[in-house]
Amino acid sequence: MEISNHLMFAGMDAVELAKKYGTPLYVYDVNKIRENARSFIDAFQKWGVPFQVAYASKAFSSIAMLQVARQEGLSLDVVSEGELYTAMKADFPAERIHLHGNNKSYDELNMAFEYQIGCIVVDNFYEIDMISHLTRKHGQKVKVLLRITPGIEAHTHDYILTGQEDSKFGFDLLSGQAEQALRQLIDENDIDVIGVHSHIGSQIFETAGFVKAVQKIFEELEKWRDRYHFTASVVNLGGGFGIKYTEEDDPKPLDQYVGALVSEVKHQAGKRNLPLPEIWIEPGRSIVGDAAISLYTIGSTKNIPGLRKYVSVDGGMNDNLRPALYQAKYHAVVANRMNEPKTETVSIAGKCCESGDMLIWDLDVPTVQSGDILAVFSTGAYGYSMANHYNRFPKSAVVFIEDGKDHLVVQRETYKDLVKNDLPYQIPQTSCNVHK
Ligand SMILES: Cc1ncc(COP(=O)(O)O)c(C=O)c1O
Ligand SMILES: N[C@@H](CCCC[NH3+])C(=O)O
Repeated sequence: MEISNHLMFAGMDAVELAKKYGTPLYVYDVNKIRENARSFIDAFQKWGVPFQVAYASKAFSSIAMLQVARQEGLSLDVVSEGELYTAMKADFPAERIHLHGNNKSYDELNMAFEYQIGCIVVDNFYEIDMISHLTRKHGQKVKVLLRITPGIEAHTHDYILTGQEDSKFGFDLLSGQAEQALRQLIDENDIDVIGVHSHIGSQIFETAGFVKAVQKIFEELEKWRDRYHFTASVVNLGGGFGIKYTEEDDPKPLDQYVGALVSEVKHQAGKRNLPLPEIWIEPGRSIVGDAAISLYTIGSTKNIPGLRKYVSVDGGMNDNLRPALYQAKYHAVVANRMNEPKTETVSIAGKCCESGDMLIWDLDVPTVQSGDILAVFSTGAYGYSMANHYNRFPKSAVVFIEDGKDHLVVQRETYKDLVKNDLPYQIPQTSCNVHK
């Protein structure tokens, strides 16, 4: 029997998928998305505590993705009108949507009122005034969570840290701004502060930072009960659970993050004689990150003897910004040479006009040729969602695979799409004849 030299992904031949849909291409294993979602939900159910798992749609938002999230019983975290609009297009139940953002506009908040979404995560004083105005305008009560920055520095890249005192997100505990915001909110008749929110950062492996955040939150909740008779019926602990990109990464199984959070919440609530709140989390990366690969076609190579061999692919920082932005590391294989010995170490370059557009440094591969297919693993989170049009490359297509069938769920952009908002310039008469 011939042994295939091709990468199989979600039971399908990756090289055939590249041929069928073209490259660059994101391919998602829908069963893996479901499995990740269920790991969180099952873990909470085992603990028997009230909970919500809200998928952070910033990690990857598309109508198809949100249909799967809905079907798996997830709630949804959105951070913009665009993400909210996508959710509504996917018929996501409004009451299970939570709106985030450190600079929500009046229009965004208004849209949240119009759709009557589940809750708004309040981030700053400017927003409180707008929400207050909107409750009167719509004659509508609104549920909010108070986003606090607990003063925790988790171990991750500086750009994806969010729980430290010096952060653009949320109300700081240390300076007393969080307490001031709470006082302001509970004075409003139509604003129902259902609880608090904290998100300490992203791609975090250790549970210690989350546990510390829970402790800080409950210290504060105890004070707020004594001072204002405030009870949090929800404590949202954000997302940020790390995943494996390369051999260097050692994330915990998802249920262990849940276990660490739930046991600390129970401990803190018991110790301080506070009622056990509903525990909400907002994972993005850990639901979709390891559920996708990106397929590229290899084009040019440049060998600098004794120094480095650059192998260029037909995508790059336009479809995966993470290496350029955070020096994020990825692993990849040559999808049509799976059984060939690795003979050389090369660096994978993107095709954007930037020296920093490198997808992977020093990857061991078989001898490659133009036309080979490179498969980069774990690109399901913050790949498509952070894709951009730099150098006017159209955005890639997205394919879902489930039960041995492939489904195109986001079409590849065309050149027409790229210029569809461009308008011709009516050159003023005064400028005519200048460069004839
Ligand atoms: C408020 C908030 N919630 C949830 C997430 C999702 O994080 P992750 O994708 O790391 O789970 C983020 C992103 O870091 C965030 O800022
Ligand atoms: N976009 C980031 C993390 C998300 C930050 C959201 N607060 C990444 O790719 O790792």
